[in-house]
Amino acid sequence: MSSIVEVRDLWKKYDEDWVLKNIHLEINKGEILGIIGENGAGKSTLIQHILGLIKPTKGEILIHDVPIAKDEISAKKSLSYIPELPLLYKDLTVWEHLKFVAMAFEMEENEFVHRGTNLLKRFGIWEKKNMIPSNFSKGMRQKVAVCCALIHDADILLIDEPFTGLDVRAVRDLKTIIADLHQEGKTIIIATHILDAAEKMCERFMILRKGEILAKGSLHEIKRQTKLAQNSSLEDIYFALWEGGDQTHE
Ligand SMILES: Nc1ncnc2c1ncn2[C@@H]1O[C@H](COP(=O)(O)OP(=O)(O)OP(=O)(O)O)[C@@H](O)[C@H]1O
Repeated sequence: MSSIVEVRDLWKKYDEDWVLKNIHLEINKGEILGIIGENGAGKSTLIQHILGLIKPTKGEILIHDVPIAKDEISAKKSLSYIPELPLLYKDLTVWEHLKFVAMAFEMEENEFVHRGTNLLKRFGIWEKKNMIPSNFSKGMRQKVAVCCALIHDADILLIDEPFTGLDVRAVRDLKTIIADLHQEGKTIIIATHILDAAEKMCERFMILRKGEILAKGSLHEIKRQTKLAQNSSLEDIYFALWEGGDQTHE
């Protein structure tokens, strides 16, 4: 099967520090991939590369088999992003946020109104469409950010630390939203250090440490690589890899 996102031999250097080293990754259409790692592991930097917001020092990223550097506009149409901290404008209403994103993607007015209405109803914020969201709770702001990310109907969704700062209800709502999007066939990449949530939601994982891949694959495959018991959790695997250094690197 052809991959929808491919990261080929990606290296990134800031000043004298390599923050991503030798990253190879293929993501198949419709799968949920978890990028796992501690603070500073390089998760956000990798996400920003896939989004085309940062240029690699070496290597390339392909979206639908086309290098981003060759066709940034098509890549951007295929990608949507939900940042850790929803970026909202203090003077725009919820509806105006959607409109702003729709305009950036040159959506037809009819399509925008149709999708915008459906999204706000689906996420239970239709009655708030004329309100300014910057004072909403974090969970509510996250929902606005999700609607903004989905308005142009991209097929690849990148989510950075989705659960930080959310209460239990908002976490459950967001998990349901992600599971529904997966059911609809979206390809989803989640960067997180919340291991139990990642274990429940993701089909494959890439574990990063200090910019390097410690392991990648399904939980079952990683357990085989690490020779850990089949009932081990993602957390067990993570710490076994951490303590074992690079011995289990693919
Ligand atoms: N613009 C930059 N200039 C210099 N160093 C940077 C820059 N952006 C990130 N870094 C460094 O790159 C490394 C990886 O950072 P990154 O934010 O990707 O990690 P992360 O895994 O997403 O961490 P967190 O979970 O804390 O968000 C860190 O050491 C960070 O300090």
